Amino acid sequence: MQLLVSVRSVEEANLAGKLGVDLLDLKEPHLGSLGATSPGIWQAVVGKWHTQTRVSLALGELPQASSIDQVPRRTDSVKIGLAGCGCLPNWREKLAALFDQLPSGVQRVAVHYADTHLANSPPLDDVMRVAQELNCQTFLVDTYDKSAGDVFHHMSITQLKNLRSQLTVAGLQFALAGSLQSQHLPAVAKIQPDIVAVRGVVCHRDRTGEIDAAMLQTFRQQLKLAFQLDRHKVLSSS
Ligand SMILES: O=C[C@H](O)COP(=O)(O)O
Repeated sequence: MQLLVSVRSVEEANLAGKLGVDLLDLKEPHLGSLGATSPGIWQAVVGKWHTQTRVSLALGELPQASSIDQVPRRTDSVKIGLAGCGCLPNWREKLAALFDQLPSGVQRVAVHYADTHLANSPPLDDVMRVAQELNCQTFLVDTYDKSAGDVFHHMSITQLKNLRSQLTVAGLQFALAGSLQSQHLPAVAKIQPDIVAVRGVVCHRDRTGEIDAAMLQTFRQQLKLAFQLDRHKVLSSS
């Protein structure tokens, strides 16, 4: 299990990078769930951190995404949201065209919004099919409207566990996000995503606030412990 932390600036990237998170995810929380930061920030953070940790970029929502030509070569992966694509007949082609413009070696992340109805995004099965057709390496489940409840408000543990199994069969990594808090960790450990992705829980006030080093360290320890406890339970019941 890896920990991804969304950062909005060079300063936040330096803080989270020094604390040794597995993935730095560049994202501007004031611009929505997958709001893009500026290409200048991409260059600075990828340039500084790509040898020590993986750096992913959020590029906004597909109907508006544009600045893909400035994605740095050493970027680990990019994600493009599908809000507004529920009634867009050619979203698969648009997404494919953008992915095809990425520098070689940059991985593709498919995004499913758990609050599909609020995002007006395509249904899970369609995103799953397209993720495989477009050779995505990772499948992210996140929430679009951060004011409308966490991921468990929209999908059950059983649904997420089933998705885990489907993704394993499809050979896709599973990244789970959506206002995850410490109290969700036993459920998260049951689901066993490959990547646990957060921002709000490690920020002062809410996800638009500043990342706090102590909150980040505490959450990382709690996450590790939750996965250890779950493993222990599984072993002792077998
Ligand atoms: O990719 C991860 C998201 O930025 C998670 O943010 P959140 O924990 O505030 O929902």
